[in-house]
Amino acid sequence: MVERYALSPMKEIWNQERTLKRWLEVELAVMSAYEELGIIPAGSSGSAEKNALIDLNLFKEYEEQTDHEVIAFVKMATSRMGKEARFFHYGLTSSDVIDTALSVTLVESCNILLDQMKKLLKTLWDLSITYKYTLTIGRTHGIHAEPTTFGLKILNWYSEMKRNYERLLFAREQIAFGKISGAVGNYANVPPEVEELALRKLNLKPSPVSSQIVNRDHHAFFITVLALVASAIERIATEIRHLQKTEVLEAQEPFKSGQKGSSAMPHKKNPILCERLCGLSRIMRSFVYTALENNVLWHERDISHSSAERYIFPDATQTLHYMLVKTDYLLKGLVVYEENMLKNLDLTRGLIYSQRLMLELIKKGMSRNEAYDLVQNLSLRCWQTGESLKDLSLKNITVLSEEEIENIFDSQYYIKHVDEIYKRFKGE
Ligand SMILES: O=C(O)C[C@H](Nc1ncnc2c1ncn2[C@@H]1O[C@H](COP(=O)(O)O)[C@@H](O)[C@H]1O)C(=O)O
Repeated sequence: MVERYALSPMKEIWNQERTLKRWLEVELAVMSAYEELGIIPAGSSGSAEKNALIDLNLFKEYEEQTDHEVIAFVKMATSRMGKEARFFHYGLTSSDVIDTALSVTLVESCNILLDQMKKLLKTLWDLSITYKYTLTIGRTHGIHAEPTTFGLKILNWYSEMKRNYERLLFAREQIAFGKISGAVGNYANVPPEVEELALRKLNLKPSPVSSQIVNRDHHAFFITVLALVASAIERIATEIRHLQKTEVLEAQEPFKSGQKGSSAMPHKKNPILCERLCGLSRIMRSFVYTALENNVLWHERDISHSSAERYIFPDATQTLHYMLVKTDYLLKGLVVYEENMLKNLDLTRGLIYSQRLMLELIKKGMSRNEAYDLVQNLSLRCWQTGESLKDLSLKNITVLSEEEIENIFDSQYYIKHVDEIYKRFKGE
């Protein structure tokens, strides 16, 4: 993981010592299950726990010798144990330990992400309330379309993030599977009862049918949901980048005191945080590709996924955690230029009311084609001459009264259902 984007508490859960401790927890849960079932002598797991050793240097030394990390771990952990060491890793294959511990870690990482998402949801909700009725231009294809409110734009982000929160809850369920089923997943040397008991202690469910590993579709789904959250953040960041363009200047990311925009041009305030979030989202997407490839392994397993997973799990969870924290900062400090929003609303001199004008003409009895052509012709003249659509309508349209035409060019008309839309959502 690039240290620059690694934040607490996510970064701590991925360090090597923590991983070895998790492996030990799994081994001890298995021993204690064997003990409860009367398969190994009473007291074995307690004594193993007391005498187990975690020593990174020793682990590295053994790994160097054996070139097998789980054998190195077992040698290290049991190096000070007495005879109960016989039952440590008894009937297990390496991935019983690795995969089960990995699921515990991924559940833990998911909890951190969920906490952070909750904070972000609150920030989004609050912001959407602040700007609930703030008029702004709605753009489609980057072109001025019709008036809307800035709050609605944010409520749309909130709604997507809320769906993502629910998806993440489901992803946590989907990743909370372990396996203690032996070398090819058929429980030949470790009975299913041991798995059930051990996994219960670790708050995991048994993988219904495992091979040597927990199937990688679980992990691919998890990573895909993480990338989906990242893409929602990227959408927010992209919008703000557009709104921060000099010609638009409707919103700006926070620019803290002492911050510098450009080494060459002292006047600049660049949307660097939004741009960083977009870049990180690209990286998040790349993890999905790897996670899907990891789903396709040979027979009961090969180990081609292992090296790739050393990157994607710590990096995906830490990167998304960083993105969530920074998006919260971005939105809490967002600078909004409401006066520029109003100014930009008038940029096209009333063209944004063209649909309403057309509909009012239809109501007066014109065919849709007739009304469309009339309004389009007036709009083209508006572009060419710089005259406003309202003035051109007053001069050229006879089927509507002056008052009716005045009413058409009213931005409030466009926000009359805003309250209703908000009512569908409840703030968190
Ligand atoms: O219980 C077993 O170990 C069974 C064995 N399968 C393995 N299961 C889990 N780990 C294994 C396995 N094989 C190797 N290794 C060790 O995994 C490490 C892989 O390193 P890397 O590719 O860098 O991620 C690296 O340390 C490898 O030595 C099998 O033969 O099916």
